[in-house]
Amino acid sequence: MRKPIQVEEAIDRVLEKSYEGEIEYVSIENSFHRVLGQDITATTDVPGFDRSPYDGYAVWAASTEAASASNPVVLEVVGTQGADSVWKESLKPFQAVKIMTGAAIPEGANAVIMKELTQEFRKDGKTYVQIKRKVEAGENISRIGEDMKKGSLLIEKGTVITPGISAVLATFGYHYVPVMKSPKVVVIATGSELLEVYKPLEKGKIHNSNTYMLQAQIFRAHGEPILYGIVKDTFQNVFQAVTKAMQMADIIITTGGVSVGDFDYIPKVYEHLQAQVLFNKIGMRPGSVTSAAVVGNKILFGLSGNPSACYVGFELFVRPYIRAMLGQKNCYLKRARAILTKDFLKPNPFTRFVRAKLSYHDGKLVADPIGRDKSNIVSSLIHTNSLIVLPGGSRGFQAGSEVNVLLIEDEEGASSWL
Ligand SMILES: Nc1nc2c(c(=O)[nH]1)N[C@H]1C(S)=C(S)[C@@H](COP(=O)(O)OP(=O)(O)OC[C@H]3O[C@@H](n4cnc5c(N)ncnc54)[C@H](O)[C@@H]3O)O[C@H]1N2
Ligand code: MOO
Ligand SMILES: [Mg+2]
Repeated sequence: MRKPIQVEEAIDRVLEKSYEGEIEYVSIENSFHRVLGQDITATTDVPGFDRSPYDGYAVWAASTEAASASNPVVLEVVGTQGADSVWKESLKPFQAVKIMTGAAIPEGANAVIMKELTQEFRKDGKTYVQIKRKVEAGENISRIGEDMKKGSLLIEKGTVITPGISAVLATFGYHYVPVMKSPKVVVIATGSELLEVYKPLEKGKIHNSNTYMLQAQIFRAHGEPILYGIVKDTFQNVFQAVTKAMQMADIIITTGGVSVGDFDYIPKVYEHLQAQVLFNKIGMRPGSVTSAAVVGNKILFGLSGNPSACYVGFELFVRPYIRAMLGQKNCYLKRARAILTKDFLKPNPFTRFVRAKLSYHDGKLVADPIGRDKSNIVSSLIHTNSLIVLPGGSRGFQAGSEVNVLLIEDEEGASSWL
């Protein structure tokens, strides 16, 4: 007899067995969407020097004190400050240096006036600029460190690298970026009814779809999928496959063969491996037979063969484990409150996870249950981006009620269950 446990308890048992993986260095070109392996702190001030945000003239502000439209002041332009032409002298009162956006403020200057507010002219072989408005000291200067201060913590370890993070890494000259090694996750599809995707259908057989669904889920979770392929339903085959897979990966997923049928060998395989079974029944739908076990530092997830149950089992239990291996603090799925769009009147003895599409409607988050809510259904996964959580023991839910929803496309996660 299998004793069901609660979903939260099952996730916690899995997380208790998790450990943090190692880091590796990848070139910045290959680091997008990887998970940062270290906190990133500013190694320098950015900008590293006071600089001009505009094309214009660097001046000593007091020189413009008397400037107005009727009484413009005229300053002598004594040099040009660009990226390649550095003006090395010190500016004196009533002088100006022509300056380009991003160039360092020359010594002696304490303000910049935009080019559009000035007029340059030449007289007696010298260049002058006419200014019709007073500039304040400090005006139009991007200060050293105003963007990022040396030593400040910018990005936490475990964060997924976004385009903005790539910019920060390059700003600090990271040619190689410390990232977490992607946990290796092997997928074994069990079932004598399964056909390779490239084979034509035969009566009573089906294409192996779980392998590719899981591969994509592993990618989404920042793991490295290894596809073991299909294994026929004999104890020897399944046992051998699982044993081999344990040499290939940190995490071993099987789909199918986990229930109580004559050809469901996963429970027996765990027994023969003398694995510590963490659970083999959960008070939830779909995926009540979802199992997990550990042998040494390898974890085995026995996901249901039914596609929707397999999908949900991965997101609820495998994903948090991968997150923990990636050094992420928020291992649980992120949740939101949303308005249910349709009646869901089936009474629920167990917690039910309804595949749903979450979206904004008139500024409100709404959760739309998708298609047939059966565990053997594939089509409901097409638009799934979230799971509505309907607690067990309820009489059903009416359209318009507020429900908890777990976000699947999210990268941030949460530090606790619902
Ligand atoms: N007497 C009972 N029968 C069942 C129970 C139960 O408690 N008592 N639980 C049911 C529940 S709930 C589920 S879910 C399934 C779980 O079945 P298994 O995990 O043992 O999976 P299989 O029997 O191998 O296959 C189930 C179903 O899924 C299809 N399948 C399997 N692998 C794939 C794949 N790679 N790609 C696509 N589809 C796959 C398979 O053909 C079956 O149709 O057990 C219930 N029964
Ligand atoms: O609980 Mo089974 O896993 O879907 O129907
Ligand atoms: Mg079965």
